[in-house]
Amino acid sequence: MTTTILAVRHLLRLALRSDPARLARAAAMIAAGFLSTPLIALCLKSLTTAAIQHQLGAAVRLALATAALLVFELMMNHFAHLSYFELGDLCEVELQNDLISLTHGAGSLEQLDTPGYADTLALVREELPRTRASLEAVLQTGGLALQMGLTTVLLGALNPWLLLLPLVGAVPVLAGNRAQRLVDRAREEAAPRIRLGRHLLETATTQASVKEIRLSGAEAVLIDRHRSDWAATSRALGRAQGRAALLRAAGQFAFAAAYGGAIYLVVQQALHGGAGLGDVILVIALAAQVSLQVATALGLLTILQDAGHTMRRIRTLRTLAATGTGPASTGTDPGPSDLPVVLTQGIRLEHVSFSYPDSDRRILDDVTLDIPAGTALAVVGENGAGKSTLLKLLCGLYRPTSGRILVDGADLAAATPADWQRRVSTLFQDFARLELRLRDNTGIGDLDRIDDDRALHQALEAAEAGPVLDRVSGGLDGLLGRGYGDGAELSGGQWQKLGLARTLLRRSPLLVALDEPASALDATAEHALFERFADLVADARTETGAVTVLVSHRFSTVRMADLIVVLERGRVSEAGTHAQLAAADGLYAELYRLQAKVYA
Ligand SMILES: Nc1ncnc2c1ncn2[C@@H]1O[C@H](COP(=O)(O)OP(=O)(O)OP(=O)(O)O)[C@@H](O)[C@H]1O
Repeated sequence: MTTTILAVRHLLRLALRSDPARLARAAAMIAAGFLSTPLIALCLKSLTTAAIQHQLGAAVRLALATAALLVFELMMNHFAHLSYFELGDLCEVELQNDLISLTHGAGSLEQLDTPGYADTLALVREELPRTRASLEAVLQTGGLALQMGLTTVLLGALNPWLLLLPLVGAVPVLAGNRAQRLVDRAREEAAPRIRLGRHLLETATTQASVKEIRLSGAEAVLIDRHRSDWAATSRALGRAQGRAALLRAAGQFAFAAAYGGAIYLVVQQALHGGAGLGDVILVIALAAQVSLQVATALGLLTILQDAGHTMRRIRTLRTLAATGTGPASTGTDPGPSDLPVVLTQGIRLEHVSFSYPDSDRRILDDVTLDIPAGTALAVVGENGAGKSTLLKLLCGLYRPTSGRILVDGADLAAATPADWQRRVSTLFQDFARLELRLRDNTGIGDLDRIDDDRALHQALEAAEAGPVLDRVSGGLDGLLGRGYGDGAELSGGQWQKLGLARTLLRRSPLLVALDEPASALDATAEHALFERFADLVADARTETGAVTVLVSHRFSTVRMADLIVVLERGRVSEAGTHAQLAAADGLYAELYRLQAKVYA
């Protein structure tokens, strides 16, 4: 029941915040519509009595009143629907915005990697489109409560024993409640498998993976896997639904017995002269209404419980996000002022180790590294060595499991991640392909300059993305991608150049983090890009003492760095300049020679 109350409270608060006038109008119309139903039964009783007593004029007036009430009831429901339709959409948008804030509210990304968090997030995302139906259920529950109250008063006035009827009506409600819990539990247990099913469907049908799947002939495997996962899921859900249906049927059977008893009671009363035929008609009509009310209450309860679970999940996400945003366990107060505006000493990693959530595997293992201000650092190593992870830690997207990252001596853990991230300019391997306007795509790198056409053009040019601009009809305001509109289709390298333009748009960063920034570029574009970058790094260096960290497998680029670090299974195995590492004849020298031989 607390889940239901939670849903009612949360949704009403949302609706009140979104449009109080519309909420009041919808509630008044629903209440009027619901209250007219028992009044129709009352009119029928009087109509029957007038007809028996041959009062033709009164009977006609009552028949007209009954018809008018019926029309009024339908009209009220119809007009109320118009009011809460839009209100429901407004509430859904509010909840969607809440969800976006919660996803980004977590200071680090650890929460998003936790399966429990990911499941909750996926469930909430799926459930949000039901917001309108949930709000409708809240309003209808209010109307129904009024209707049940009036019905109870009318029944009690006829015979106090009839007051038991709405009470027995609670039996199927409680049984329905329990049945719903059974189904909910099964659904939550099946959530990871449902997610997997969706992922398989997405993998098998999205443009990016279709090519590979077709060429490898893997569709049969995918279909098999998809089929067996769904079969297991629907078996478990089916079992729970079966048990729930039995429980619901038992509750409804109890009410059916009480309904028969109520009619028998009033018929007996009429036979002994204690009630008229009109009263019998009234009880038949009201008892039927009680039955309908109970069935409606059951349906509404199910919707409200579902909505309550959604609200509870949102609350869980909020709690987790709140625990994620705080500074790490240093106990000190986060102080934006602790972070420098200009780097003078540099960034230091001190015995940094890291494991992803719910895993004991150390991806970084006791890494200690000094990156002096103004340094261009290249990180190399084999696949899975931990290079991207190191970059994510430097960007404050994750916090070290142990050890510290110091920026000019200030512990990153003591600052709010957002504060540090404002001073970081990044481009990751899995860069975002934002199917929005070209302006948004680039401007998101520095939102203050999203409308500054000159700055956007400069960033696009610096990233060698000028030709992209020519391909997009509408220029900066033209749409990219075909996801939901007829936008310009770009190649992988062109998308990557836009990512670079975003990186370059950010002003005065203290850290420029680049994870394979040229992986999708051709050799000429890569060369031009790094020449451009060398200039920019030099500018940033003199301006803010910024550190540039580059992860790359291309040694022709890596060798230009001031400092090169080799990562091996999460540990720093070598560090130095190209000349020093080449002379040391270790892993770096071996990898460099191998690549040079291939290009030769
Ligand atoms: N979100 C995550 N959750 C759990 N494990 C992860 C996650 N991201 C990466 N890993 C694991 O961490 C290890 C290091 O990954 P990382 O991406 O840092 O390697 P990398 O050196 O950048 O590799 P590559 O050269 O292939 O890009 C890998 O074994 C990977 O499976």
